[in-house]
Amino acid sequence: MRAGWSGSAQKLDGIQCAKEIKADLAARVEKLKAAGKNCYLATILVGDDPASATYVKHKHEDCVEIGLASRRVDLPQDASQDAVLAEIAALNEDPNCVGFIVQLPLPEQIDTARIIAAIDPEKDADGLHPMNLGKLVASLSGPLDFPAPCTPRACLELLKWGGVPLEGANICMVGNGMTVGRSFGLLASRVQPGATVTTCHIGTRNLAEHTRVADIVISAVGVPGLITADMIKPGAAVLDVGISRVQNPQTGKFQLTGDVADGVDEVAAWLSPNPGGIGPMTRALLIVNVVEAAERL
Ligand SMILES: Nc1nc(=O)c2c([nH]1)NC[C@@H]1CN(c3ccc(C(=O)N[C@@H](CCC(=O)O)C(=O)O)cc3)C=[N+]21
Repeated sequence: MRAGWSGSAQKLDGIQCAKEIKADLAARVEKLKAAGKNCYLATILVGDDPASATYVKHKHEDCVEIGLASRRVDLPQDASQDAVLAEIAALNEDPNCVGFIVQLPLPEQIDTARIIAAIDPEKDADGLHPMNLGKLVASLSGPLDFPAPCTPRACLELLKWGGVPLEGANICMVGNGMTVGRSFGLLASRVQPGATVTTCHIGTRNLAEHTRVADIVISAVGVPGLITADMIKPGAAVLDVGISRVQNPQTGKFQLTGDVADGVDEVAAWLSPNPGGIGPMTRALLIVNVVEAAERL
């Protein structure tokens, strides 16, 4: 997605919305501290993938901004599964650690599902533990009293913040991955009864047939240019969630890009850019999960 757009779509500015969420979190962290709760967020990073290292660095910067203590655990690329499980066990045991994440993807010698399952569900800042995903299936309404997946939460918060009507909306989720697509519908149906969510994926026969009738299209695939203007109903809201790194032909530099092609800004009424949209929101919701966990203690 180009940095600015010529079309009429209103920008769903994830940086601004995240800033407001973080201001609220700072006040809540202040209260936790006043109550004598000495809590921190931890990250476990295995290996030296530059993108993962950047994400983790941003997460700790967010914590500094909010006034929440944080701790980094960095393990080498060839770390064994037992070494990662030992770090998880230590964080599970530490009463001051109120939430943590294991940055994904993990090196191939490590079984991701086993790692996620080893996290104490109450400290699962990503909301991806099978217990929490199970609670998401089982709980139909009311306030969330368990951690829920950050990026789906981020999508709903950004839509609400931008004033996009959700009541009765047709939402087309493009992508069926663990972190976004699979659970979005569950979260959406729970907090917004009345929205109809269709989840499309690699096996969907005619993707445009589904996107074209949607009031809200969320693309979380990681294929640059997948969503083109002709696939969008005029006046729809579009969230660009997928992340790819592409080389700029002019400069040779690698840059981040989403799934949404140029020109969608001329058809959509709302558009979240990428970067600058769901990425910063996901980080903010990660800390929401952690602060909520601390408040429950
Ligand atoms: N356990 C785990 N939890 C995650 O939540 C998780 C993960 N693993 N692995 C990778 C994905 C991806 N993800 C992003 C978060 C923020 C930005 C973000 O803030 N992006 C900025 C740009 C950042 C930059 O310039 O590099 C933006 O969109 O404006 C992007 C991507 C979280 N993930």
